[in-house]
Amino acid sequence: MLVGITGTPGTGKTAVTRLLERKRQYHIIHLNELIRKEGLYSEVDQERDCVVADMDVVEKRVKELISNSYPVTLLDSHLSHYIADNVIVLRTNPYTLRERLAKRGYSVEKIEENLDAEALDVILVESVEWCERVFEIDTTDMSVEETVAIVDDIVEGLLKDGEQEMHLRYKPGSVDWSEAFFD
Ligand SMILES: Nc1ncnc2c1ncn2[C@@H]1O[C@H](COP(=O)(O)OP(=O)(O)O)[C@@H](O)[C@H]1O
Repeated sequence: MLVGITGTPGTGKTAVTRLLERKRQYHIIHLNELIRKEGLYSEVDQERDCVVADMDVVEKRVKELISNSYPVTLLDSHLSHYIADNVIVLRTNPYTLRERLAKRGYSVEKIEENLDAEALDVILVESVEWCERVFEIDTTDMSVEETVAIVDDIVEGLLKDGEQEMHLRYKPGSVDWSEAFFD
C-alpha cells in the first residue's frame, strides 16, 4: 500500500518520515530527493529555485521502487498526492510556518507564496480531488514524535480496514486558517 505524506513545504513531511525511517517499519521514498538525484524533471524554474517534475516519469519510477518486503511504502513529498491513493496532509498554522520557512533562508516572495497556499488549503483541496482517502493532521502544537504516532495510527487503520474511525478523527476540512490568517 502506498501512502503519501503531503503538505505545504515546512509542515514537517521530512522530519516525520525521517523519524519513521529509523523505526524501519515502512519503506520510505523521499520523492524530492529522488527527482533531483535521478533527474526526473522536465525543466528548472530559476525564478522559484526549483525543478518542475515530470510526473508521468516520476509515477512510473515510484511504482518500480515500491518494495514487496514492506506492506506499506510512505511517499514523502508535496507532490505525493498526485501519485498515492491514500494521503495524509500535514498542516501548520501559517504564523508558525512563516518562522520555519524564514529559518530555511527562503526569499520573502517564496515564504508568502507558501503561506498563502497553506492558508488557502491548496494541497488539501488537491488531495481531496485526486485521492481516494485523505486524512489531515494539524501538527502546529505537536512534537514530531506525536505526529509520527498519529501517522502510525492512520496507517494501521488503513491496513486493518479501520480507516473509518481515523477518518472521522482526522477528516479533511477540519483545519481552517482563514480566521487566523486573513483577519
Ligand atoms: N509536529 C511536528 N511535525 C513535524 N515537524 C515539526 C513538528 N513540530 C516542529 N517541526 C519542525 O518543523 C520543521 C519541518 O521541516 P521539514 O520536515 O523539512 O518540512 P517539509 O518536509 O514538510 O518541507 C522541522 O524542523 C521539524 O523539526
